[in-house]
Amino acid sequence: MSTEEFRNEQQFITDLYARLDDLRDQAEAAVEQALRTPGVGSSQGRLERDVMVAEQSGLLSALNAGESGLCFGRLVFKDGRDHHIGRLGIREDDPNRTPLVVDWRAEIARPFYLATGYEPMGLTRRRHITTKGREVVSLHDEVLDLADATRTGHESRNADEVLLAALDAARTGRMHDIVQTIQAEQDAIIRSPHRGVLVVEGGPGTGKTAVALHRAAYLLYAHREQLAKRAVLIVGPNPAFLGYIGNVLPSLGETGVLLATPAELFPGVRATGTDTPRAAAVKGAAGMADALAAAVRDRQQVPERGEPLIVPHEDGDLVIDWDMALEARHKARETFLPHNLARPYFVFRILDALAEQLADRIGADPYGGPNFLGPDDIALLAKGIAANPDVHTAIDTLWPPLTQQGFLADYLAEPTHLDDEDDAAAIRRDGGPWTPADVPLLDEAAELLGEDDSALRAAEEAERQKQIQYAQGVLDVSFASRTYEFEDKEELDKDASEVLSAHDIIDAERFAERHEEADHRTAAERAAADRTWAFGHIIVDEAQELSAMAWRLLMRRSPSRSMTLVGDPAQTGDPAGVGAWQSILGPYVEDRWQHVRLGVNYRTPAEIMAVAAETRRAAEPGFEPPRSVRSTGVEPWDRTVDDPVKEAADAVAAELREEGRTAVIAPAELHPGLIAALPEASYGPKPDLTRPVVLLDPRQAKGLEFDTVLVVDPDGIREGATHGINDLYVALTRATQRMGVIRPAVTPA
Ligand SMILES: Nc1ncnc2c1ncn2[C@@H]1O[C@H](COP(=O)(O)OP(=O)(O)OP(=O)(O)O)[C@@H](O)[C@H]1O
Repeated sequence: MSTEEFRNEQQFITDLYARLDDLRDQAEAAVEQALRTPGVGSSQGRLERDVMVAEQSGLLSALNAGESGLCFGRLVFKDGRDHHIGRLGIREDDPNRTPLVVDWRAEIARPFYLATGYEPMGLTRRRHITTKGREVVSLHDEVLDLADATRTGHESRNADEVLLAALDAARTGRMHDIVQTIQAEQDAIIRSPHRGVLVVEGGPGTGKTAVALHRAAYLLYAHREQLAKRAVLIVGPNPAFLGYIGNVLPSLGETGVLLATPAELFPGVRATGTDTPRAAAVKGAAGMADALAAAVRDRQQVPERGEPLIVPHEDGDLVIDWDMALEARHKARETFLPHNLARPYFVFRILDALAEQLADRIGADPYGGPNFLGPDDIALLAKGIAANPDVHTAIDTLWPPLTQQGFLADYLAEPTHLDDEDDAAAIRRDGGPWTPADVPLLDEAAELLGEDDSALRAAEEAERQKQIQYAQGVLDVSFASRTYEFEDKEELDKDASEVLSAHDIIDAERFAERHEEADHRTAAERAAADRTWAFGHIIVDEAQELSAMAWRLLMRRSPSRSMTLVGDPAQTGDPAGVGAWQSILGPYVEDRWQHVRLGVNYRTPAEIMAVAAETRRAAEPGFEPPRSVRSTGVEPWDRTVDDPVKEAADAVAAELREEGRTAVIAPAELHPGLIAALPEASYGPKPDLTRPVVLLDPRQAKGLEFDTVLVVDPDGIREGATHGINDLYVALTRATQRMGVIRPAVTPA
């Protein structure tokens, strides 16, 4: 081993960290300096200060992210170029700003992931640098130009050595980035130039989640300008999963991302309730959109023929009959506006018709001549009718203003327009918290109803007028003080006409605008609070789990249809999950979407995958799992026992002696017994995955991985749900090292 080579690399890394420290100090000082700037005076000054704080804080967190594994590679090109590759790009403090280390996302870094002996991409050598803190631990060189006889002493016999070491490492309960070992098939997806919908499919452990997250980081790098403004949304199946992947993007220096489950995408609603599988399936089905639309139309009523609404009025009864209401409803519906926005058209039409009715009655010439009332009299009558609260109460019974939550609660209390009576019974609800399956329905209701914000806009306009008046006062004062100040100065007379004051360059309206409170939240924070936010890019993990109604919600958040969807239909668990991609995407993008597949399993060793595949084949004989990249020589075990809880407790006790994390995956019915027997286990809706032992039901295990997995009562898992075989397949593919299957000798009661 060449120690000189090693020493040189260590020196480079030491210098690089010194530069990182400098940059960090500068960014820290800039943040402090900006925070100390009082930002008084104009709101422009405050805004500039806040932008500065945000920019420097973002830079600081990116620099902090570089602390671990800052530089992990080096490319030596035939033409003499020599680049270090790292988590972020860092430049020398010289006039040319010479790159010290190149960001892994830069085009020049690509051969690090793609070059092979057959296709060296101009490289003679590729080096993997493994560091611990700021110390270089090892170097692995791959010679790509066989004609080059130079040897460093660090040549690697196994090109996959670094990858296998990463895959073999004990799990921590948090997902890590894979920038050091992205594989070629993954790189192609991460950097795919496709702007529309990209579907990434692959079996368990093929790196779908990892690829999706790195694609987000890549897009933020390549299209920073657009995406920083519009933010990226990452949708995952449950909070535990989001917690598991939550560190990956920050570790890559990226923070402009909102992570959410579909149930969290209706601001102001926390969906804490649960549905039966049948209810979730009915609520998620596409037909629900038509049912809700029809239910909204049902709220737009007309009186029965011959049974008009009578409103007593000082000038005589007002009559709203079938004809009048039908015509008004037709006019309102003709606008194709949502219910609440079309409502004013209905209201005005009725008010007009009532004014006409009254005028005809009061001003009628008994001898058949023209009406006695002039336009002013009729206007006065109309005003009187419009001010009559009883008239509005009557109109409200025909076309009521509706709130999203009120409408949906009413609908679910008495569901209508469903083909099957049993479906209606399944979703009938009498109060209680909203469920995740209700969230897309609330969103649908919001679209169907629209928000009549005319009152809000009127209030805003009144406030704006007040601000303008106030600003006018401020400007008047400044004009007065200007005269006063300049009177003291001798040169006043000759120069005053050339001095610009606020008064000369700005009118009251613009002055008021400048004093409006600016919104300094990040794009991701604003997006989280805004139902109508259009994201720059959306990534959906476990996309096969989303119902048709959830897709409608997501597509509304992505008018540009710039999306990456990752999933595996063989792992679908949700009863409302949609099967084929074309049926999901067809209604939105027809066939303009791209489909790519990942075929290598990086997580599950071959021995465990064989068991998982065999189990699946019992139901699906031709099933082919992804190929495992490694085998550990450790066979999974399978025991049938009288007391599965005790067996699980004993197996966990044995595992606790090893490094890493263990998951016990069991049907929810067995959890009370297991909780009692496993005092060290974390469990519940959002278990702490960093603890040594975690107890999960199969759905919660989705997307996660552990060193050891114990699957308790596999037959119970398979029989326990609509897609039970998929749930069992998920459970059997979560281990990176060891797996045990525990079967009860007697089926649990
Ligand atoms: N190129 C890589 N280098 C190192 N580790 C990798 C690589 N690709 C994937 N992995 C690791 O393999 C494991 C599985 O990846 P990931 O969770 O992304 O797979 P997945 O396809 O989403 O799986 P599932 O569908 O089962 O949830 C993770 O630990 C991930 O870090």
